[in-house]
Amino acid sequence: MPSIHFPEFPQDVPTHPLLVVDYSLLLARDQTEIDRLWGAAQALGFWYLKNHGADDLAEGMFRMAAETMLLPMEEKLQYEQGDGGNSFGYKAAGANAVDATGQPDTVEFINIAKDDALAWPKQARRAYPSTVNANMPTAVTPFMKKSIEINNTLLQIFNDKLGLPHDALQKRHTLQDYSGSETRVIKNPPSPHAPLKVAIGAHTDFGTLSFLHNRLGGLQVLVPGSEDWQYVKPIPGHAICNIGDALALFSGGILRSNLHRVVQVVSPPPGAQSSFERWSLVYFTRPGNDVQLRALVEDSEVIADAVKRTPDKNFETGCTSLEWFTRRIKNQRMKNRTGPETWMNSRGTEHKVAAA
Ligand SMILES: O=C(O)CCC(=O)C(=O)O
Ligand SMILES: [Fe+2]
Repeated sequence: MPSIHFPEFPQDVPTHPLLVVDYSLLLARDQTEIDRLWGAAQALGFWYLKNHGADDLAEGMFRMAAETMLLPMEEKLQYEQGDGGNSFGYKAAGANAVDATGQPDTVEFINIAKDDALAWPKQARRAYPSTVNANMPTAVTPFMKKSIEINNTLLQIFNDKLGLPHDALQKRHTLQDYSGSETRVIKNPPSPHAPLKVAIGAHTDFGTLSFLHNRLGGLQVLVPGSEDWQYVKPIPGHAICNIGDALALFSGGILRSNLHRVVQVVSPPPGAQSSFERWSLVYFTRPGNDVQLRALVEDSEVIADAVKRTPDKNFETGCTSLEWFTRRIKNQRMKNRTGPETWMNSRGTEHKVAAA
């Protein structure tokens, strides 16, 4: 990552505190820590994770991404994700909408498929820029393997808490099955003088679990019951984890896939952080392509009860993970935009019109 010394997150900007979960205690199956995680996953669906051991690997990913973003645009565009709803590859700034009016996003990112990182040096899903290839065995694959290990630990805990049979969630997220699982590094340019600018529009994550590393502020969550966006402050050594639509659906709404977005940190006078490039890194665990997205009511009484208690919510999407994922990505793309309906077609489980 080019910038090392960032200014502090401004003192005068209110933030939403997330619960800090200690990964080493989860590994030891500490019941109190498991219960704290369970509480956070239901209330907001976001929490900090410390002692995860992935920080050095994350640095390697930021270095890889800095090299990638410096490639000539012509080269990056050869690896563009395209307009068909595929996520893997490069996305240029402005290629996605951030709201129903069709404002363009400001971030560029590179998405690398879990299937390619694990198949390396064979190609499973698609080709990548030279900088990704050069860093695959030393940085990308090790980061992904570590992230998968961490997310699998969380999944096992959720599996048991949801009263599911032993491998119900695991078998929907195998290493072998092709899926939308991927890692993403995001670069957002500085814009110190602009009014609040939305870098990534309000969304819920498409998949199961997201493991996020950011250094500068900008991430905001829409806290349930509130109409105001609140910043989540980056804390060194703390990843931010959150639940996506697939797990909200599998769990019959017990686990929450919460709306979030990324903006420039603005605090008058211009927040010092807004003069810096913002880099962030995510590993997204998503179900296998053919997995049906629906509440696992036959497998768990806890889930069946939860679904019964919320008859106003629909947990039967009637589609596979791949279909869900493709629809959401495709309809974010500016090139596919016909009007506000395109944005609405890109929405997930928690979307309300007022939150757009
Ligand atoms: O950059 C961030 O802090 C969050 C990114 C994000 O929400 C996403 O890529 O889905
Ligand atoms: Fe997200």
